[in-house]
Amino acid sequence: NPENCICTEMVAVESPSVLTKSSLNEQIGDSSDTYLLEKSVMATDILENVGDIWDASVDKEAYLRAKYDNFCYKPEEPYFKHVQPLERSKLKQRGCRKKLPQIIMPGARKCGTGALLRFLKIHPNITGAPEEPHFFDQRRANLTTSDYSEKMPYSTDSQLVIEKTPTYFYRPHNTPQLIKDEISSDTKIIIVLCDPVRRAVSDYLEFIWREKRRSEKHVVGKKLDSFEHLVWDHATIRGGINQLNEMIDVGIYAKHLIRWFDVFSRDQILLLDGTLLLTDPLSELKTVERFLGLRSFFQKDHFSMNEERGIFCMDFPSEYCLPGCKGRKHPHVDDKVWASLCDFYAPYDRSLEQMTGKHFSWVGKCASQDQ
Ligand SMILES: Nc1ncnc2c1ncn2[C@@H]1O[C@H](COP(=O)(O)OS(=O)(=O)O)[C@@H](OP(=O)(O)O)[C@H]1O
Repeated sequence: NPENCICTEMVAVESPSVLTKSSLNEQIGDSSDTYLLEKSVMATDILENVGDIWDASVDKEAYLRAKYDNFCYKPEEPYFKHVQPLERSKLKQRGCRKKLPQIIMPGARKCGTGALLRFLKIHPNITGAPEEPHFFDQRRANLTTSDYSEKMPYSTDSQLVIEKTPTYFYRPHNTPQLIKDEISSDTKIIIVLCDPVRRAVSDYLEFIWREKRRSEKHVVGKKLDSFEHLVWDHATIRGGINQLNEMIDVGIYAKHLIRWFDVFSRDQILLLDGTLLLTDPLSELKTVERFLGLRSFFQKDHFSMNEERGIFCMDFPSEYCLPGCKGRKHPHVDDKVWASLCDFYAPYDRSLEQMTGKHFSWVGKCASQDQ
C-alpha cells in the first residue's frame, strides 16, 4: 500500500474541532515547554520489577487499561497510533498537554528508527510525534519552539514524548547544540547505527522509490542511475568510493557522532545496533527501557519473525508488521563496488568502536553481501 509506504510516518493528526492551535497548553496556563526527565530517568520501576511480569505485558485487557486509562488518545489499532485525541474536557481532566520531546531519535537514516519508534509507542509510558517534525533541518525562519511542541502529541506526566527525524544525525551540523539550547540540556538521545554498506543500499532503494513516485505524478519518467554508478567517484581516473555523495557520507558515523558527544554527556546518549534490531528487536527494546528508566514491558512473545519478509512483526497487543517500504529486499551489488565500500568504511567503523567503547555486530563482517 503506497500510502503506508511513506517512510516518514506521515499520519494525519486529527485535532478535535474544539481545540484551537494554541491548544490546551494555554487554557491550562502552562508555558513550560520543557519537561525534565527527573521522574522517568530516575525511575526505579525496572529495578523494583525485576522478575516481575507486568500484567499489561501478557493480558490484553490489562494492557488497554495501562495504556489508555491515563492517556490523551482513544484506543486505536495498531496501538502505536496516537491520532484521535480525547474530548477536550477529558484532556484537561487528565492534564494532557503538548510539550517538547524529552527524547530525540536523530537517525541514522535507514537504520531502523521507524521500527524502533513504532514498537516503543506501544509501551504504556511512551508516545511520539506522528510524523517526522524536521524542525531543526527544514525550519522556516519564524518558527519557534511552541510551533515545534504543537507537532507533538498530547501527553500526561506519565508519558515520555519521543520524536524521530533521521536527518538530524548528520545535518545541520549544529543540531545537537540546537537541541540542547532550544529543548533542554537534559534531552535524551537515542541513535541507531547499522552496517553502513547495507545502509547505503537501503538509502538508494528509498531514493529510487521516491523518484518513481515523483515520476508517476509528473508522468515523465527519467532513467535512474544504478547504485554502483552513484556511489562511484567518476571525477578521478583512479575512481573509488565517492564520499561526497550523501548516501556514503551518512555512514561515516564517527565523523557525525563526535558532534553529539561534544554537546551531550555520554550517559544521555544511547547507541543502538540497528543490525541487531532487525534480528533481535527485544534486546534493543529492553536496552531502551533501561535507558529511559521505564517499567519493563516488552516480552519475547510479543514478536515473531515473518519468514516471507525476513523481519520481526508484533503479535501483542495486536498483530502488526511494518509496511513494505521497511524491510525491503536488497538487490545484489556489484562485487567490486561492495568490496570497495567495505574497505572504505572499515577504518571509520574502527574509529567508531574506539570512540564509543562499544562493539557493533556488523564490524569486521563485511566480506560478503550474501551472508
Ligand atoms: N521489524 C522491522 N521491520 C521493518 N524494518 C525493520 C525492522 N527492524 C529493522 N528494520 C530496518 O529498518 C530499515 C528502515 O530504516 P528506518 O526506519 O530508519 O528508515 S527511515 O530513515 O526512517 O526512512 C529497514 O531497511 P530496509 O531493509 O532497507 O528496508 C530495515 O532494515
